[in-house]
Amino acid sequence: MRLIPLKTPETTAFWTARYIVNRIKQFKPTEQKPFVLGLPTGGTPIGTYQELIRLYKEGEVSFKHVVTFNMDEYVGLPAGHPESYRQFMENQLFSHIDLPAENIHFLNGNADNLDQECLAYEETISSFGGIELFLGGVGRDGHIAFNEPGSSLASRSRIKTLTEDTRRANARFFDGDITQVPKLALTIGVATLLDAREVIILATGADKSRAVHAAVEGSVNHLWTVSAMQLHPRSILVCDEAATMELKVKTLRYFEDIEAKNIREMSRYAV
Ligand SMILES: N[C@@H]1[C@@H](O)[C@H](O)[C@@H](COP(=O)(O)O)O[C@@H]1O
Repeated sequence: MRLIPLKTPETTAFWTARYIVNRIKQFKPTEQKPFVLGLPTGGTPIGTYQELIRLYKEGEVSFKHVVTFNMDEYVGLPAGHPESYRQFMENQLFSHIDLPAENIHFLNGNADNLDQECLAYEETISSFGGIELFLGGVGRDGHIAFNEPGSSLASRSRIKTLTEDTRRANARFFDGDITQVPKLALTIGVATLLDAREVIILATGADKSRAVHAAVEGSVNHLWTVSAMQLHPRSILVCDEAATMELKVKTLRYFEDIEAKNIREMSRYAV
């Protein structure tokens, strides 16, 4: 696992957006061979999305031959609800770039048969030959997508009950009212994430420092599903300074040393 320890949330966004753009360009996607990108919601990736939009507007990248799969969706929010993850993605990214509508994939939290919907999602991912790069965030209890503590590390897309902690954290998007936060969600599984050819997890802010410690220094553990990153041959955790606060000095120094070039390049952009 790589850990890129950067200074600020802005530099993590900057680094990650550039990394994604470089990957897309190296891949040289075509209509027949699109670049398959997994995407998260949450507050953390917003900066990365803004950078991706900027790079697109500057002509650095096109999303015409990119296919996206989002990680998760609430169950039961009406289509177009401002806090549905689909609407979030529309507002934060999709409506600003040239990604064709038919290339966008989401778990439908209003499907008649939710189990069937999850099975079909996994099949659609496979039909595209799997996900090239999966970007994710992390909950403060270490959950990835909605794989709450105790989720099987072999899990696939399915319905999950959200913990009180996650609902409380997400209440900030629902006027601070936890009763408005759905209790159920559809989510990709830990194994779905691990199947991607590359995984990048973003963690910013002191709130995420325990999750970062679990991911980097903890043992692989279903209570901190982010620790499953250790099982992936190509996983990258991108952190700001606050998110690394719970790491041992020795651990941090090690990663600062091996990522010195990346850190140096990004320090120019620190604000
Ligand atoms: N399902 C999402 C996760 O995918 C996200 O990583 C997490 C953290 O969100 P934030 O980035 O807002 O801290 O929130 C939700 O639970």
